[in-house]
Amino acid sequence: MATVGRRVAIVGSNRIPFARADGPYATASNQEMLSAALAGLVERHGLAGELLGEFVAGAVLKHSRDFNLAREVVLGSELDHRTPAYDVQQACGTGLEAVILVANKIALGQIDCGVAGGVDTASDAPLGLNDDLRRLLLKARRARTLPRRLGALAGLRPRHVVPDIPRNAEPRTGLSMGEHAARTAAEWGISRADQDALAAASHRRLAAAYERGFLDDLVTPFRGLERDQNLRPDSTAEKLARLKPVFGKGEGATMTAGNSTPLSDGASTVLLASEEWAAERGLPVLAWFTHARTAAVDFVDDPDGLLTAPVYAVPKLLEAAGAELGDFDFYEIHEAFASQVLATLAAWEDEDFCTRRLGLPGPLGSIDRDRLNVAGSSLAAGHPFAATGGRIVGTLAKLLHEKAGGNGTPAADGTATVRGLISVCAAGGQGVTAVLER
Ligand SMILES: CC(=O)CC(=O)SCCNC(=O)CCNC(=O)[C@H](O)C(C)(C)COP(=O)(O)OP(=O)(O)OC[C@H]1O[C@@H](n2cnc3c(N)ncnc32)[C@H](O)[C@@H]1OP(=O)(O)O
Repeated sequence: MATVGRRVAIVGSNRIPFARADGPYATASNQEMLSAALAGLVERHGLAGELLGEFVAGAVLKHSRDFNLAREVVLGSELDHRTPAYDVQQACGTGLEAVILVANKIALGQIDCGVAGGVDTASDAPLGLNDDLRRLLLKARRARTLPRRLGALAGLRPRHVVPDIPRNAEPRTGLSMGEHAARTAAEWGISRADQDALAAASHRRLAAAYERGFLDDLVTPFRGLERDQNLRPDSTAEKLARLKPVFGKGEGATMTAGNSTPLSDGASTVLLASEEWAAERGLPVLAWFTHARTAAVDFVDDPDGLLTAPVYAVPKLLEAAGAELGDFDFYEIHEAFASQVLATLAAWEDEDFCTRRLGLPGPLGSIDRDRLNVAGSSLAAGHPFAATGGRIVGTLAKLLHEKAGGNGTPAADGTATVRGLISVCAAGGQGVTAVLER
């Protein structure tokens, strides 16, 4: 199937280093972090005063003051303040979904350029008033006379002080993401050793990426942080094997703090444009955004695991892109949990699953592990939910640009096109996937 509309260029990306929750960004708001990531992008690409087509961004955890977050960030930026902006939210798929929305509008000619962004703070999660207190305060506010207002407030009881704390749990099952992932890990027989090896590789590869200057473009220092705080270059599989399981039950519990993402804070942004817009400003194209597909699973009534929707989205993506699973130079599979990545790969290799559940004639295929998350991923970098998509798109665009030999030169190995596949699982049983080319 051909790509619809104009070619969409990824021109650049930027992010602040990601922090562990309750660390250096504990008092940073979503607006402050997203503003910093956008300011870095504006500075690097000379966008001050530019009227962009749109700024699309989101956060999973939002305070009520963040109701118009993206627009507030534009108003606090050096962009032309007439740049329209709006918020999106698709759990951990938010950042990638924002990229897709901007890309689609550029492809259709509705805008010529735009920025997609994402931010989250697990430190400064919004606490709500409990329902009873909220109703009581609303009743008091509606009261027309002082005695009536005082009468309403006289209903205040100690139980009203208990706040409504957001939980990292699925509303329909009450289970946390980790507990859901542990079930899937057990179903697919994902071993502790394989999970720890994947986590160690993520740290090793992210550390190597820093060493070779691949991440020199981050906005640093931000609140004193120069690198992703969660990164532990000395995090070997042997050290990880000593950690106690935190999700799952009994002997079969394999998921630890080391092979799960940490609760994190951070923000990222991606600049997308039409070929002409980028050329007019002399901005090099890092990669082309070519295809995207989403899927969702019914994890409540069906046997599918909560975080397995990318398993279903990727076959649709491959069909759209006219590609086989093994055709890609890079695979960026968001490491929500090591077990989630490994269960995804296991499903694609399993003939019975692929024929029965995906309706394919055989297994979808395997991927070369040396091409998977080659610059590290969420286990090492951390996972501020809505900021992860932008981190991944930015990473892959840079990898493709690098592999293609940099701007204007032919690909190092003589091939015409280098391609990368992105897969992000999201709460609610959703998956967002995309292809970038260069
Ligand atoms: C949301 C979506 O839409 C989709 C998704 O992405 S799903 C994923 C969403 N994310 C989550 O659910 C977050 C899950 N993570 C958590 O809840 C928590 O981080 C956790 C429960 C896993 C761990 O929390 P914690 O216990 O506070 O971790 P932490 O104290 O940092 O680490 C525990 C121990 O492991 C050690 N450790 C952690 N990582 C390590 C590593 N890489 N190497 C070696 N040791 C490590 C720590 O040093 C610590 O050791 P001590 O006890 O000796 O100090």
